[in-house]
Amino acid sequence: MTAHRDSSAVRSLLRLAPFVRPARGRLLTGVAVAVVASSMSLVIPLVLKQLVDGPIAGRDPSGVWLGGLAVLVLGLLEAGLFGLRRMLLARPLAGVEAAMRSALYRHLQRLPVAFHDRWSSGQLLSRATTDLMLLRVFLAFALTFLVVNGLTIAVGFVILLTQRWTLGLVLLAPVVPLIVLCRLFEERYARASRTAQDQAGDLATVVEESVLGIRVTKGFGRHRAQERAFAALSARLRGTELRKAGLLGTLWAVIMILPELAIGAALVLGVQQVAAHTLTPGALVAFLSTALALRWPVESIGFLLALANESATATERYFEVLDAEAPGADGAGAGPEPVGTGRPDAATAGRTPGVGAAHPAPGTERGLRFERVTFRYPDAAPDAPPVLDGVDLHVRHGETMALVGATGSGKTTLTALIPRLYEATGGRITLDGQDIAGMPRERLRALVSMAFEEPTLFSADVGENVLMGAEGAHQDDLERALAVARADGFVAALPHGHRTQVGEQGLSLSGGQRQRLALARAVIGRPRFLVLDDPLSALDVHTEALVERALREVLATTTALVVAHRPSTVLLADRVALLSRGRIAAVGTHHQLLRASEEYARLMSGPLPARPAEGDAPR
Ligand SMILES: Nc1ncnc2c1ncn2[C@@H]1O[C@H](COP(=O)(O)OP(=O)(O)OP(=O)(O)O)[C@@H](O)[C@H]1O
Repeated sequence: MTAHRDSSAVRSLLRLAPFVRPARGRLLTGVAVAVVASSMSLVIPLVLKQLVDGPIAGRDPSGVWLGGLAVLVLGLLEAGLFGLRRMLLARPLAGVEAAMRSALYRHLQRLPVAFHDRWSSGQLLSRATTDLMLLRVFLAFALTFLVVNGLTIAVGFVILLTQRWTLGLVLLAPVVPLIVLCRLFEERYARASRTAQDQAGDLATVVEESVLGIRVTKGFGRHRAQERAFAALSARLRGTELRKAGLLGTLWAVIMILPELAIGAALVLGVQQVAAHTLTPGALVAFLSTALALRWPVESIGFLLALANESATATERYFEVLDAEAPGADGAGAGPEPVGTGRPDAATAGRTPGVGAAHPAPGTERGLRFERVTFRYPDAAPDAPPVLDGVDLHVRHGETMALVGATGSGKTTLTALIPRLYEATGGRITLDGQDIAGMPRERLRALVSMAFEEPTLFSADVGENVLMGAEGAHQDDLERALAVARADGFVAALPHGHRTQVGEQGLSLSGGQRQRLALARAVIGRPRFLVLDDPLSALDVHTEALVERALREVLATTTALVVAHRPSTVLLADRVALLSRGRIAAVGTHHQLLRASEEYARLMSGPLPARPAEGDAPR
């Protein structure tokens, strides 16, 4: 178990090599400089020996001064070299940390939504911050000193043994028990540090959730309960940290006591040898000075090992995220794939066999088409029925289709399959006849635009938030999109117009205002296909009517699928599809479905009266 842990810790740390490569020149120079600096501490005792046996024994003051000067120069050189090592390493290792952080962030952006469903944000946050900081400290400090101190100890013992092998052996006696102890310690410490780092991630999640959910917490007077939950997690982490400190304390105590005892024994033996004139006082001083110079390298091994272990854990945690890439899971982000030359294996894996044969009749391929699409969430219970179970739907070119269904029927899930936020587990989805599974990401993004039910704004200004909806959009596109979403009025009234900061660190906007900005973001690129998840839900009746009118203009130029809960939204559409039990149960005009489907009529018996004449009129 210990051997396995050792090798796996080393294997984990070796995975840092590609990131460290750009800094390896400086790192090696830094280690070399530290080795030279450290060897100064071993040369000083040799100078002391000459000093004691020469000028001091011979009562030669000028010789003492000279010796003293030599010791001073050596000391200054040691300090200067250690300073140089820091200067050499600081910049490139900060670069390594930054590169690792960027790689993690880039990867997080590309990982499929299913991954983010599974991982808590605190766990990701702690990997991107605490773990990477630990790794920088390891590379800058622990790695160098493990090498340097290991070398110093080896060279020091060679010097001790050549000076006086009998006394040297006395000092070597604690080595075997120390090695056994270090191995035992490593195993336990590694376990504790993994637990502590995971618990720190959980704690970060709680903090993040309570900051984001502060309104709910206050609104429901839950702050005491939140505090208790936080205190419990915090106490757990404290307990683990104390266990780590206890382990380190025990190791440190033994690592300090054993060599001290050995030095004491060597001193007694050495004094006896000096009294018996078999050893000169200078040789004893040199021997003991060398032994004392080795104290720090030996003592440091304990916490250097602890740091190395924590860093191995941090590396494991970092690569758990970086290695996470289900094949084709983010097909839309899985890199460039040729258009129209068939689907890559990864993207087609798990698809319903034989679906390819069921091609639509010629002439009906344009528009958005679902063919026997099935979907099951990766983390759903194995015996749970699939959310979508053979969806067949054709949104004709230029048509607006409303998607209606009971809450939890899978409407949002269905829309999320179009931009491939999730991969369909069976069947296929085509845009103008082209299977989205074989489409390069850029093309899919250019064709399809989305506005989600939860309008998310980033910490940026209003304009930037809208412009991120399309590559290369300009100022006039922004103005048009804001006008279409009927957002131009309230944006102009903001303190700095569309340059007003919004999002977490900016001005708070109302739900309806956010929804209109999300809509502007969806339409700014004039997409061929528009997918809107209940885009009018947060608007008051007056604004809803305004946005509706604007939406009609947009919808007239695209092929759209609009999730609708209310008759007013349904009336924007040419036809309506009813999603029920994982399938499209009925398709028709609003009026037809009201008559034909009891479920639809029930769903639509909302507060707003239907306006059949307008809803049924073909555009
Ligand atoms: N990330 C997820 N992992 C597992 N199951 C999920 C996930 N998201 C949704 N579900 C489940 O899938 C089903 C469909 O959810 P979906 O959000 O698509 O429904 P909906 O029709 O859009 O509902 P609503 O009208 O309330 O917005 C629900 O049973 C839901 O619990």
